[in-house]
Amino acid sequence: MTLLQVQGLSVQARGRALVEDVDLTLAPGERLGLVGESGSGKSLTALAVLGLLPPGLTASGRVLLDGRPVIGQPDRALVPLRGAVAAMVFQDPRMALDPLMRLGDQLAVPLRRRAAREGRSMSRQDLRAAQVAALERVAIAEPARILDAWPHQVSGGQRQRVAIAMALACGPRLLIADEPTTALDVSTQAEVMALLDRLVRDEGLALLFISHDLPVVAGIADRVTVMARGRVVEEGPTAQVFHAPAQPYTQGLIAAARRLDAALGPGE
Ligand SMILES: Nc1ncnc2c1ncn2[C@@H]1O[C@H](COP(=O)(O)OP(=O)(O)OP(=O)(O)O)[C@@H](O)[C@H]1O
Repeated sequence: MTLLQVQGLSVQARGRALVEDVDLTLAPGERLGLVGESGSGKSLTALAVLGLLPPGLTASGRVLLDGRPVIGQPDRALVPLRGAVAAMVFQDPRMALDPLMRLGDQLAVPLRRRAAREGRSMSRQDLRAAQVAALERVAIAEPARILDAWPHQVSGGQRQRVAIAMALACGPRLLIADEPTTALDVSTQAEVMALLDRLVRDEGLALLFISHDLPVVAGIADRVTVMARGRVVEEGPTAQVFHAPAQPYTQGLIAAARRLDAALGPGE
């Protein structure tokens, strides 16, 4: 069964089309890369999947998450899908983190919600053990210190790991990652990508990975959908799209990535 089915998705702002007629499908365990230059509609597509479009924007078409409709549904119908079926990691972990709450208290929210959903009671000790396990899962070295810290007291990479831990704590089957490493320095980027790759494999998650960074997408996605000016211009297996792009827009994106790579020269 398809975990995510998007058919004819359009997003409008006061009559202006920002996303037009997008189709996507994701089966359980599949990894899809969504690429395209800035402003091509990638983030709005992802937000529409979870019914999280900003005020003033409206979606039309069909989005089915685990067979259940998203578009046109009231928020209370979507709450059970968010986290439990699909969870999201954003470019800037500060989007997911409350600056005025200790990281441990924030992580407790999805852990408690999942326990309630599964009919498990959680003592203080159970919660502490679950918090530590959630941080160990994202390879955080000193879980006790991080749990007691405020978001501004940890590094950007650690914040993103906590945001990933919170997304996974809900027990989703689909992880949507929107430029999750763009705000990080290059070595932290590589660590977070390796972490995501391992987690998605170990947990058997489906992944919708959004990025304008083609080499990063090539490293993690099985299939790629290319967007330009709100529309899908090309899609296919990653190797095929990156090595033999059919559309001039994709050819241009790849040529630009190659030029950048050549200009940077061989890595250290
Ligand atoms: N709240 C909004 N109101 C009006 N227009 C918006 C809003 N959010 C985004 N847009 C516009 O919609 C288009 C698509 O934006 P979107 O954020 O989906 O692009 P993107 O491909 O994710 O780009 P980036 O990589 O820069 O995030 C852009 O032209 C953007 O300016």
